[in-house]
Amino acid sequence: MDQRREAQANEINGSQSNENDGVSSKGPALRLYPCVEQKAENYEDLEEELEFSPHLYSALERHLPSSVLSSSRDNKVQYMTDILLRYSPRADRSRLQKHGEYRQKIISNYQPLHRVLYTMHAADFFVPSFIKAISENKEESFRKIMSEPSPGVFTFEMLQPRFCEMMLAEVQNFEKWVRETKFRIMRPNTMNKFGVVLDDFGLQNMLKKFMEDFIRPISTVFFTEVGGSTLDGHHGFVVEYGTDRDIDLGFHVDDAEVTLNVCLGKQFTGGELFFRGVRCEKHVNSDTQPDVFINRFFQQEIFDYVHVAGRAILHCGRHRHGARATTYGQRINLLIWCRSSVFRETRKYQTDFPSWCAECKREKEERIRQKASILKSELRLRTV
Ligand SMILES: O=C(O)CCC(=O)C(=O)O
Ligand SMILES: [Fe+2]
Repeated sequence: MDQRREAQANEINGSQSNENDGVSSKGPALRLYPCVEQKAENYEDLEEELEFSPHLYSALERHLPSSVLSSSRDNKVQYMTDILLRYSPRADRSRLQKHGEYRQKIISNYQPLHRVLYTMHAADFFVPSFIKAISENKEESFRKIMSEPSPGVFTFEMLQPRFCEMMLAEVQNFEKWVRETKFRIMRPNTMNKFGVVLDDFGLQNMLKKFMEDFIRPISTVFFTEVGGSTLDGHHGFVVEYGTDRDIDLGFHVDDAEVTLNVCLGKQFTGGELFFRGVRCEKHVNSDTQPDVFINRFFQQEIFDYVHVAGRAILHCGRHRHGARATTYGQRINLLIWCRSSVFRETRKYQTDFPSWCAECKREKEERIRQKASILKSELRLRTV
């Protein structure tokens, strides 16, 4: 079973790794000593929605890292819930049940705008070149429509302008409903204050098909090492950036084996994605390497990408990245975090270093070099 929280992106921030400030590369953590000046809030008004007793939240609050303590109440609740869930498998079951009820409440009250979006209509959603490549289902066909500007980052034309327009309008319509009904929605992940989870308002089945039939064939070819051929779960959402929305997105890895990110529009400047190499849990905060030896060539880990509406970018979830500030207009992107339960389960029992982590590879090569040099000097000594 999936061990990580559905709506969680793992922020990478070397400057916040101080133990008492409670941020670790393993996800949210607590500070060792409570903040005594902090008066604990009362969470009893949220009893219905909370996963755990409101008293537990009040007690835990003083242990929050300072950056979270000064954030919104919603953010604090989300942060503490993430921590508590790590220690309670039973709570996992009740969370799933509560989440099911939450979705049901939305779906039975929200009136969709474009019903056509709720079932897969490939010919209306995707551009013809993409459909052709998928139907041929060969590496060669995928390569024809894709470019790989940096190792493990693929970009290609994917969505029809009409699909993008309809999805934008659907999201707007959902947000209008949320405002009018004052329904409290969950945001896509711990790093976004704006945006919505598409799976929560009825698009789950369409996105499941989207992943199984239009992402998995590609990830089977290009992301086998990270579970790309066994994708069986997803988290689909949109993120919204602009001067009156989220502005940028910190450096992080996704809670996904493979991530699909497609810009839906609208007009904007800025918002470039920056990539800094693939890392395992242990090396998530390690330095970016100037050159890595991949596929017989030295290649750069540093890569910046400019979003274009309709164009997809596909990368491994553990490829470290972030988004620069959107300085004008509005940028809305569709994200599908694709997961493999098989990959996650097998990773738990693997003692070997993961072949896809560039830092593990570098350390291994360093060990080989050192052994070879010891061997050489021993041989030299023997021959003297
Ligand atoms: O803003 C973007 O395009 C990137 C979003 C992202 O990386 C994420 O939501 O995990
Ligand atoms: Fe991300």
